[in-house]
Amino acid sequence: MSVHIEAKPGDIADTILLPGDPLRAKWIAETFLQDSFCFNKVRNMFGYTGLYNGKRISVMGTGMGVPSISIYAHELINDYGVKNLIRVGSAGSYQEDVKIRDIVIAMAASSNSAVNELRFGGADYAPTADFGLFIKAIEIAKAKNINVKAGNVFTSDVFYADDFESYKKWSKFGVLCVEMESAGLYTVAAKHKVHALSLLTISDSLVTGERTTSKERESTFKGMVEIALELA
Ligand SMILES: O=P(O)(O)O[C@H]1O[C@H](CO)[C@@H](O)[C@H]1O
Ligand SMILES: O=c1cc[nH]c(=O)[nH]1
Repeated sequence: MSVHIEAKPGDIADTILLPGDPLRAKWIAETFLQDSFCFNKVRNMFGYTGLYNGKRISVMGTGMGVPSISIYAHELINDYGVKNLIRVGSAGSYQEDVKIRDIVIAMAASSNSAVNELRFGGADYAPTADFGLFIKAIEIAKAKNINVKAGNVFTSDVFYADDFESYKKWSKFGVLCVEMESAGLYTVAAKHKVHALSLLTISDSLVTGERTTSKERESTFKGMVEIALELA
């Protein structure tokens, strides 16, 4: 048991999928895992372990934002020995050619997060994906005939920006989409010498204004989940 997770030692697999939404975690466990059991209900941040093609794998919500995912990643790594942390998140497109339901693999995560600014005393740190997981995810996507895009994403502390147009600064520099956790996850994983990767499905577009419903974000982003499960 850790501060925010009530799992018993050994309950959590070496590889864990991490959606922000705990109900997406429940959907993944119920849809893709066999013989799954729930190891965490603290704060309703549901976590499950089960079998996928005979391999043990876990899935758990992280909540929204860098502070929340940093707490869960820290405890999963240090209290439960997790080695591979794979975010399966939603994101808002910053580019015309990054469409709703496209899958983006975050090679790196630019950020306005105050967490890394505090940690590195205002200096820049470049949170990057684990190279091995990244290469493997690309290979899995190819084998499954799932189209993916890969590049720089933006991890924001803010969902409702005061200046909506501010996203254009990042899109001009090639950033593909915005979400709220990858920079935190990559930094915590690097600190503890474990592996992390963020797979994102585009849920809305800042360019066109299109958006999916919360129910669709909870339980329809199948492609990225299939890639993530194969990574185990
Ligand atoms: O769908 P999840 O994984 O929560 O990811 C995105 O959705 C939330 C905002 O709606 C933020 O957590 C953002 O990163
Ligand atoms: O953080 C996020 C996630 C999805 N869509 C957005 O616009 N922002």
